[in-house]
Amino acid sequence: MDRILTVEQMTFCEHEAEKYGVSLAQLMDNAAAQLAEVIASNSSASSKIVLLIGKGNNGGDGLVAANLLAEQGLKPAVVLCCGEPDTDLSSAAYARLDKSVEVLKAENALDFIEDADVLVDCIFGTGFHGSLRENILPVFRACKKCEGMKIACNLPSGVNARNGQADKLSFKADVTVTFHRGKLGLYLQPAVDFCGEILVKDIGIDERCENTLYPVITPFDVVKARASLPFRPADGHKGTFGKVVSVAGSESYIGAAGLSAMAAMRTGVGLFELCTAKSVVNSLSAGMYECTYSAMKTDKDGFMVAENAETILKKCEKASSLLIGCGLGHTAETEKLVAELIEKAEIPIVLDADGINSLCPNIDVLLKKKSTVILTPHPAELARLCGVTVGEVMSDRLGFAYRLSEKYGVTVLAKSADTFAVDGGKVYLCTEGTTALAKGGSGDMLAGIVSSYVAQGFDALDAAALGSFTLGSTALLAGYKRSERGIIARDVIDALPRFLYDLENAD
Ligand SMILES: NC(=O)C1=CN([C@@H]2O[C@H](COP(=O)(O)OP(=O)(O)OC[C@H]3O[C@@H](n4cnc5c(N)ncnc54)[C@H](O)[C@@H]3O)[C@@H](O)[C@H]2O)[C@@H](O)CC1
Ligand SMILES: [K+]
Repeated sequence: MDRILTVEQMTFCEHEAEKYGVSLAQLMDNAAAQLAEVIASNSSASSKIVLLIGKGNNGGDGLVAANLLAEQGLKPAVVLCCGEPDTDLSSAAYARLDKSVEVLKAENALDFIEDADVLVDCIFGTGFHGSLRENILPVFRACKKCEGMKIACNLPSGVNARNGQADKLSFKADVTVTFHRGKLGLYLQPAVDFCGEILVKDIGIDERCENTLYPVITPFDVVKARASLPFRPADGHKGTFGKVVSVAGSESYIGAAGLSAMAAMRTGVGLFELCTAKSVVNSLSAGMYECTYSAMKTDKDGFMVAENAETILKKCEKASSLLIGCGLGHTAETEKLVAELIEKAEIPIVLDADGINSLCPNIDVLLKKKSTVILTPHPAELARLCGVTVGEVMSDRLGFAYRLSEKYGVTVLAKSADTFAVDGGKVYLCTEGTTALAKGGSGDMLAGIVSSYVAQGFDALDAAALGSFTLGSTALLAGYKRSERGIIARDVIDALPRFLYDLENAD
């Protein structure tokens, strides 16, 4: 799929389009023409077409579309849902509304809305923020009862195109006709569930309007995933496919070290060495034979201490990626250990979980790094890294990840139900996933997979994006005809070779 734009980027393009000879009024006419075409193709002469109109330019699109439908001999009616249109363009469109178009006020039109054959939502567009207010809820309840075809103009009302947040009563579209480019929020949870099929329609904005816009956001799909898989030479040996050194695990968190190791080994890396507490070595080595182990010095509670740094750095000389953090624990000593490893390691580093938490108090050490660093924060960790609340992060997850990436020159894999892989100006959106992954152990698997890909020579952004794609797609595969409730991390790890087979052999 093509590039996706943030709302700010889209607004910039709309204004920039004037430089290429297309006015805002012309853009509205073009948007309305595209919308009318979709409405007409879902209507017959007898269809009861109802366009719900808000005050802003989204309503303007609907009013112009109503005229075009009337010109074609169809019988659209418009319902004013927020009073009379009040922007320059929407009030001009209202003044031009064809006399044959019936105009109703929302308070008198609830049954009328419910009975529509084709219901078109032009209430709110990109200007929507906050939540649906009490006075307009009856309209949305009537929409919910309507059994006709539901079409959203640009985006379903109630959905926030900036961040994907959505009111529970948002318009639930069968089709969303969006203009020029997909808007970021439409592809994020929970908004994506309200969009139905998303049709992206040209409205005459020249692509050169996007030349200066960063970041460039594109969905990471199977085509990109396949293209980023490196060639695996038939005469390759274990050294050819890289080595991960993992600094993970503690007496309190044993499984995390094992899950990340298994996920890494199941995604192609040649060698995996686990540097961990002696008690973790003893527990895991009884069942996980495929990797090597190094027992590290620990404090009295079983957490690794900073003086291990020298040993680990020595091991890094013969490795191709360093994974830090899964089950590491967070103490003053792990803070020192993480800082020293970041400052001195000369191989790419993947920092996850308590590796991230241990980094936060000394985050500026990232400015002294010698190698590539990939951070894999969930929203709470991203909030800690940025020094803000989780709520602030959720209102603009991409923005925070992007600024973090820019400030420290790191790759950020901002994971959640949908995940952003961010490397400065380039962003991949990864949406594969299932609630089977909403469980302990998923982050450990993801970090292990990313470290494996990095060790095999992928560049940081590809490793991060493909890591997320791999985990999400494999969890879907593991859950085939099985409940997401019952899938656990080991099921996903077991399904990794099958996923990779499918990817390697995809058309
Ligand atoms: N600007 C342009 O050049 C173009 C804009 N177009 C359309 O214009 C839309 C954007 O237009 P606007 O910026 O006028 O925004 P909207 O049409 O989304 O209207 C926002 C209106 O709703 C109000 N509002 C926002 N949140 C609310 C809430 N929670 N409860 C109640 N009222 C709320 C705002 O105060 C404002 O009056 C796009 O989505 C697109 O459909 C298209 O015509 C193409 C060209
Ligand atoms: K809308």
